[in-house]
Amino acid sequence: MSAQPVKVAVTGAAGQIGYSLLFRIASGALFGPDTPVQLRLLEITPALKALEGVVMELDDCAFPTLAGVEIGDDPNVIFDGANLALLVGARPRTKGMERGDLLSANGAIFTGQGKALNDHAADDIRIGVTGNPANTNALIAMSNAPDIPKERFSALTRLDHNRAISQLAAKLQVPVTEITKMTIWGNHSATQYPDLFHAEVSGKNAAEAVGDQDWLENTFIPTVAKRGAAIIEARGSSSAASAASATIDAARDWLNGSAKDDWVSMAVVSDGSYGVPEGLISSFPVTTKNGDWEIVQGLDIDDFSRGKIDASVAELAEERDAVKELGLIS
Ligand SMILES: NC(=O)C1=CN([C@@H]2O[C@H](COP(=O)(O)OP(=O)(O)OC[C@H]3O[C@@H](n4cnc5c(N)ncnc54)[C@H](O)[C@@H]3O)[C@@H](O)[C@H]2O)C=CC1
Ligand SMILES: O=C([O-])CC(=O)C(=O)O
Repeated sequence: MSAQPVKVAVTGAAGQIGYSLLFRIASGALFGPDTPVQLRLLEITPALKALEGVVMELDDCAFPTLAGVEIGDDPNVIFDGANLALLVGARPRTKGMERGDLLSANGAIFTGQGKALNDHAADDIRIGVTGNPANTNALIAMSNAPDIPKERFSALTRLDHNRAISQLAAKLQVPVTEITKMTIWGNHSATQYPDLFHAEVSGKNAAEAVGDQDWLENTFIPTVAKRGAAIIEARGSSSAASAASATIDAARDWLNGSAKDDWVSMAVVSDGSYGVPEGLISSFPVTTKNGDWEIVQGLDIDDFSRGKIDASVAELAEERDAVKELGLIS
């Protein structure tokens, strides 16, 4: 095992997602069995006692890869030297809310955390935002961390990506491993666009394999886009284990690289690709390598896809304007 542990900061560590995420990271799901990990866990003061209980459970697992745990309520301390920060801590929505309704409740969390990352994280920091509304929270953190390259921030649309793969695999009765080149465009919200026109099933075009535009438009897209609400309806609280799993998938692929002949969906800062205004944090198809990502270029976007992407991007622009109005970004 290498001597230097990777320092992973997780916020909202005593929450639902944290309860699944921490154990996966500590057991080596992110960095493998040969890399020790130090967990640095941030919570609000009233949740520190509960977090102490979670740490007792982490201790009780005797994970060979867990090289230590630090907990606290000060982001300046917890983010110190962090190589990876997973920003999960934020209020989840409840029945009847859209994720955008959380902007004013959660947005402010990400100004202070952006500043603390800017001042204390390690030079190689990568930041993944899971807390909702994830894209705009990532925009807030990025805007408050001027010394960290913008490419180091991403928001989680991997759960949507995984949901889209799973729905398509079930429809075509194939294993999920046969599905590649899935894309989620836009916002992690009900306007997101899961795109089957560039996805492949056993190397063949997925939309053609489905051959059913009605299913694609009226079943597939809304099922994926509204899956979070369906889980809240069924479980009484928002998705947690699947969100933790997607958070791991996203960070692992970002750091280790996406598979050959495939890509992943990540919400990253736009460079204007596909007509998405520069500076918005929008989901794109990306390839990754060694902690860097590149937007897949050259995909043909037909009128149907154009309309869907534009609608989701318009919502992102509205969210950006709203947080500007709230003074969370300049
Ligand atoms: N992007 C995605 O795909 C998904 C995002 N989410 C979002 O993830 C977030 C967390 O979800 P859960 O774990 O279920 O919520 P939860 O309520 O169980 O846990 C959130 C934790 O964050 C903590 N927290 C609040 N403010 C904080 C701060 N300033 N610093 C550090 N910690 C803070 C709370 O004390 C709480 O323990 C929610 O915003 C939820 O909507 C959930 C599922 C999927
Ligand atoms: O829907 C929610 O509020 C939680 C979430 O982001 C998801 O499950 O995708």
